[in-house]
Amino acid sequence: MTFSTRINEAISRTGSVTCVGLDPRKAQLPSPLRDAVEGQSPDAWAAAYTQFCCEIVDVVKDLVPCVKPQAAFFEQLGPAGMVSLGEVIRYASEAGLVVITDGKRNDIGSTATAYADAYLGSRAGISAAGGDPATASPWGSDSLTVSPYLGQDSLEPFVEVCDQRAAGIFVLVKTSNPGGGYLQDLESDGKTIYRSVAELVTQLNAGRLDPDGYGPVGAVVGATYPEQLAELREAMPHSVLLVPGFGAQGGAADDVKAALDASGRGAVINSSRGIIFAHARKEYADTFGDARWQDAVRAATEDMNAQLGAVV
Ligand SMILES: O=c1ccn([C@@H]2O[C@H](COP(=O)(O)O)[C@@H](O)[C@H]2O)c(=O)[nH]1
Repeated sequence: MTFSTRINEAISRTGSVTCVGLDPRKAQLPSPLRDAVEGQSPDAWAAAYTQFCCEIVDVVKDLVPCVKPQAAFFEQLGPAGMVSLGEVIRYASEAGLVVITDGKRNDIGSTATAYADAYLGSRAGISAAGGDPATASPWGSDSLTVSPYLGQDSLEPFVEVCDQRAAGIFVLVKTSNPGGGYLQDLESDGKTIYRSVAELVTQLNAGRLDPDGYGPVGAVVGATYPEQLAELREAMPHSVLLVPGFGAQGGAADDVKAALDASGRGAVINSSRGIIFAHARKEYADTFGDARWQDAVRAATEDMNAQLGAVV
């Protein structure tokens, strides 16, 4: 089954478009986990990150279609962190969640192929699951975020690996940060750069559409720019959209409504801090606090599902 079909089916199965971002941060881990490793080695912190993220997976696996591990927080711990990232991806995948690794990778074409080989597709062949080691992915992600700024020839190797391994990519089109417009909003040949990137995304999906009309090349568009989100939904009708910026960055349900297609699919809305550190949010802290952080994660996920459900 192709990546786009898998993610849209997962949305239908869970009745949710929420993507839970797995962004472990030392200072914000719930105290039972943090206190146990404070002052210890990166290996100890990596074990805490693995436990934290895997417990989140246990809590949300029936509530949402996908999770998005943020590679940066794992890389921050060095090699032990990257082992943890691999364990978290595998655990989430085995729990039935679609995994979007947020690595924002890319390079010249030949090097881009190495990134694609590393991150995209099934682990079968490396794990006990059988398969061909030559086409297995050590990280085993369903999809990866990638930068478009090296041009079309840097994206094509990712798309080829997507074809071979039924994987997907999310190209950065209009990011959620306040400074993203510095380059993305510039105009060239009478159109914005983000619009040109959107056209390239649509071009890359040509000839690769699933029965619902979606292709393997998705796009990142921030919840913090609702007008551009509506414009880009129209400009990229064949792309699953990954929409970060909900919650902690200010995006709300009304802002992201335009990302979804007529069947309420075709996009996932990410929240990381707002869900995984819900134990510290005032709405949940009194009821759950650090001791019941898993219940806070569940409550925040259900609340986000309800908020999005009300506008879909
Ligand atoms: O445009 C972008 C692209 C990626 N991100 C990433 O999404 C999450 C958002 O985390 P919150 O805690 O919900 O703000 C994080 O991993 C970012 O690196 C983004 O925010 N915007």
